[in-house]
Amino acid sequence: MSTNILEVHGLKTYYRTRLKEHVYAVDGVSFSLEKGKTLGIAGESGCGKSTLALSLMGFYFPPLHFGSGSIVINGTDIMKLGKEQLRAQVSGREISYIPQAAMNALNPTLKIIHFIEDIMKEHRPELNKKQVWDMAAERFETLNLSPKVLHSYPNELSGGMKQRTVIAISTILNPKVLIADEPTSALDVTSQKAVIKLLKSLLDRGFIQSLVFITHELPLLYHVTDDIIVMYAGEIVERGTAEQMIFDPIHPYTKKLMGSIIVPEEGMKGHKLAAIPGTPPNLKNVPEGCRFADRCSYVQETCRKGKIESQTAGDRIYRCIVEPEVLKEWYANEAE
Ligand SMILES: Nc1ncnc2c1ncn2[C@@H]1O[C@H](COP(=O)(O)OP(=O)(O)OP(=O)(O)O)[C@@H](O)[C@H]1O
Repeated sequence: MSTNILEVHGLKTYYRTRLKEHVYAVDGVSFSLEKGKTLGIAGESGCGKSTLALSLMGFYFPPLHFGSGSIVINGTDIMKLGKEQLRAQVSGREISYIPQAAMNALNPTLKIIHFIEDIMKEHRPELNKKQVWDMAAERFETLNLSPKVLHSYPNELSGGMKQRTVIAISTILNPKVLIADEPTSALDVTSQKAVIKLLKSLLDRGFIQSLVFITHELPLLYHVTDDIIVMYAGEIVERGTAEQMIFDPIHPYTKKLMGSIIVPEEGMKGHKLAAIPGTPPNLKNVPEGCRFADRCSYVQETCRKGKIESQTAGDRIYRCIVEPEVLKEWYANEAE
């Protein structure tokens, strides 16, 4: 039996702009996530990472539209559910999403406990106020967060504490999958570590079963996730283990993204990525052939012809017409 908690097949979603143009932000994405595993999603700004997260939640509100494909969470294809079923049974229970800058979106007039009360009113109406308060206090204590926080207003908390609180609130229903979108950006190094520790603790204690961590801070993924997916222009261009992706990339885009990271631990801390010359293509009108061709140092004439399909090499997936051995030879020659 499959131990996949999440299976995504051929997912296509797009934005329809006011001028009725389509932006193909997620364009045929397929991947799976096993129970107990953590997956990082990396890529430059605008590659479709956040749109993929919204799409996985079934958050299709204009201008975002579902095109085609399937999203199976714990055996259920959520695209076959009605909006009401999705909201009541899936969102927050099966899969939970912490958007970018969520901590700044907390209503400043509500104490933290009230956010939890609201969730419980909807999903666990059988619990009375005292039971909710006791349950919230126990959860916060277990996660090394002071239960006093529950009776604070968001603005009374530091940035790091606010972010950890948002994570604790978002996982109060023990969702099977947690998607955290840039959960550590805009935090100092100590707070980043505390957030990562909290995410690991949620996994270790079984409050969540799998984690999807979206970030452009690639060094972070090495410490947090088992596998990494790299997205470029709405497509997955490579998938491998964190170790493989960082130290032995196949796709020239991954290579460029990971290129500046040479050694783990000390050398990776605070490392800034060198910008890749050029910009990703316009997703309203993607070019034929490889979408990275215009920025690739190894581009061949054939790269610009026809659709570039995903290839497999052992347990890895990459989207490039050049053989991995050839690419690696080129990379090695370049390094000399
Ligand atoms: N509301 C919207 N309407 C139209 N296009 C949009 C909208 N939101 C995002 N897009 C476009 O969709 C594409 C993917 O954007 P998305 O935010 O998913 O990328 P990302 O990789 O998450 O980047 P970032 O880290 O900056 O959020 C981009 O071309 C972006 O301009």
